[in-house]
Amino acid sequence: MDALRLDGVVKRFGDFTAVDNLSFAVAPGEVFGFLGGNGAGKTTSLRMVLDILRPDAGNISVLGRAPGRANSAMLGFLPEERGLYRSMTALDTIVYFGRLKGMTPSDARGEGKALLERFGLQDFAKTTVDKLSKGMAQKVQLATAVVNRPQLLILDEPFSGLDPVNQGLLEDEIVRAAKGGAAVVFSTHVMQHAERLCDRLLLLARGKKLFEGTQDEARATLPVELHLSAKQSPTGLPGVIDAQPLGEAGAWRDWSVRLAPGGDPGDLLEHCTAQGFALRRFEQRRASLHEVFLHIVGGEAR
Ligand SMILES: Nc1ncnc2c1ncn2[C@@H]1O[C@H](COP(=O)(O)OP(=O)(O)OP(=O)(O)O)[C@@H](O)[C@H]1O
Repeated sequence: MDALRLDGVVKRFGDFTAVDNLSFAVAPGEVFGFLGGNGAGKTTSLRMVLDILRPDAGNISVLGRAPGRANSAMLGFLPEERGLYRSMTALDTIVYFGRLKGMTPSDARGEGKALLERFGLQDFAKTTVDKLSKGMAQKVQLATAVVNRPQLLILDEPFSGLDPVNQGLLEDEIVRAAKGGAAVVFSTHVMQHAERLCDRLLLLARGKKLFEGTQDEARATLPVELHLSAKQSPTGLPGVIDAQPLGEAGAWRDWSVRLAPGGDPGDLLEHCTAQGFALRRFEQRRASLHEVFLHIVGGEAR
């Protein structure tokens, strides 16, 4: 069973369609990146999964059930707009959220203490939230999302405002949840996090899905880029759609070469070897997810 499934989901605000016929599914144990620029419709989609908003059309299934309060024991959610009760202590805050999700007081307390320890906040269990630094409060908020060991963990822009150490801690927590069998869905417009974490990703722009798949599948939408050092021009070799000289002309010259999307550098190398095309460098450049994002979203904008 999918941990999360959307089929043809539509959400309109007046005449404006914020989410347009969106379908995707996330499996247990999978880290799923929900990517898109500002206003793409990420938060609106996640709010529908959490039953904060209702779709105008389509279907949503959360762990096999319709969105609703009944799912809260199995769900973890870190909202984009953070906020905690300022006069509550760190531990009481986590326990409170654990209780809301149906945990017993002693389970919630035990898990809360373990989380504070894991996040390096064991000495701040009795400190009220208003006396914590911003980063500490964000860690407490993260603890409230995972205290019940959710089967589906939804994180809306979880990395924003975190320093690099706490970003690393959050990445560890995401991996830990997925290894424990949870499906993790996180939205972001920062591709580096997605690059390190995602098994699969979805690219959303103006409410529409532009891409869904693995990182390798995403990269395959771009032309393949190679750096060669050759005696002759690679222009005209099979699969080469562009070749630009990089260095000085001489016996050997460096070239930046592009193959059509999906082109196989191995085929080109084999051809060069078979035809005696002299090479002394042949390197494939791996595109960043950021480049993929600009390519796919930019293509749609054009
Ligand atoms: N309650 C609302 N009423 C009217 N329009 C809304 C409402 N909520 C969201 N929108 C609009 O829907 C679009 C999608 O917003 P959403 O917050 O889902 O985007 P997002 O991808 O989360 O963006 P960001 O990364 O900037 O948070 C935006 O154009 C936004 O202005």
